[in-house]
Amino acid sequence: MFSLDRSTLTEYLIEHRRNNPCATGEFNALILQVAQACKAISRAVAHGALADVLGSHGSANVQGEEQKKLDVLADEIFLRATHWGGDLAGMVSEENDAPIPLPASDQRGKYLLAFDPLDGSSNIDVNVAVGSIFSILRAPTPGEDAAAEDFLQDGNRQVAAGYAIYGPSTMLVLSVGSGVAGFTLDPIIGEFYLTHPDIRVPETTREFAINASNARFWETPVRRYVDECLAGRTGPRGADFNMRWIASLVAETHRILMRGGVFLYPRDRKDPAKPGRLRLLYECNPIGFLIEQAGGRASTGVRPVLEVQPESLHQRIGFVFGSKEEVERIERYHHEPLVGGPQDEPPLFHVRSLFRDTEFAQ
Ligand SMILES: O=P(O)(O)OC[C@H]1O[C@](O)(COP(=O)(O)O)[C@@H](O)[C@@H]1O
Ligand SMILES: [Mg+2]
Ligand SMILES: [Mg+2]
Repeated sequence: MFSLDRSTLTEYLIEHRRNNPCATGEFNALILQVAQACKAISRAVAHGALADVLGSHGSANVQGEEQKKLDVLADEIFLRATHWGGDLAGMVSEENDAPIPLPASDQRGKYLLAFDPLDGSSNIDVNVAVGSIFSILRAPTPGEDAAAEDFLQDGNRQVAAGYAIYGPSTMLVLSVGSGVAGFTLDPIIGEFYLTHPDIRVPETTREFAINASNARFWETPVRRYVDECLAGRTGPRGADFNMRWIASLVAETHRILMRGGVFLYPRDRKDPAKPGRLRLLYECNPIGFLIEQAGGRASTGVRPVLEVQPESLHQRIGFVFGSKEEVERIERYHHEPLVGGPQDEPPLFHVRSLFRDTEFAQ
């Protein structure tokens, strides 16, 4: 009805390819396969209980987390949509321990795909927006099966990244390295149409997002930042702040891309085995790429997240992103001496501690 006046995702990609005379079309084919997977997942999400896709699958993923039926289904859909085209040399998913084997008969391509097939799983059963996240890298040895180490590339080396959000409408938000564009799915025609051509994150904001139930595990710079926001116009910021927490990274990212804001899932002391909640390859790098491409800032809390050299496929890390001024302020707090004096932090977290100098120096 309204859709036909707009560019389709395919037309957008063809236009992009015109600017890259060496492009063979493999990249566009891969993006369209990912978009196809997102359409299929969108359909499953929309049918919910009618398609018997709610609830637990009764299994755990590689990280010991309970898998929902939709986690498993979305993983299979991604795999089936993308593995046969010959454009990939390898793929990894949040739900799988090691790189997923590609069909023996197919040729190997020049790209690597990393994805979180269903993000925000805890929201599925309560009918709140969920999403899928993907990251595309170049294969170091095109034409050959990729090894796990091949995926350990810093986020600045991503060729493209994006997410689909399954909300009141389904959208695909994509960066192929020249800004960020948003496409809305017309579910009847089955096509993504360009509806948000040049998404920019507003530089300033008065809205923050953090899971406050972790407050007792936060480090001082994060506590300071949140306390100052909560103090509102009577505090050092001199302005009232609003707070949101959806527990779906894709939905939080979408809000920040649309109207600004800052998101924090910082590293904390909750579980020493998990330095941060979110996963570098499947969540932080692709979202970080989109945010930076949209003029925002993406950080570990201390330094740009896209500069971090990954050490393992399922590595977790602190993640702070959104409106530039706020993220820079949070980074500054991490670099300043402790406000409340050394008694404020256990020794492990002192500015000059071993902890800061190693992992936190990231
Ligand atoms: O439950 P918490 O601690 O608030 O964590 C919420 C975070 O966990 C996630 O749901 C993790 O993603 P998965 O659903 O893919 O495991 C993020 O989307 C979200 O930001
Ligand atoms: Mg996720
Ligand atoms: Mg997931």
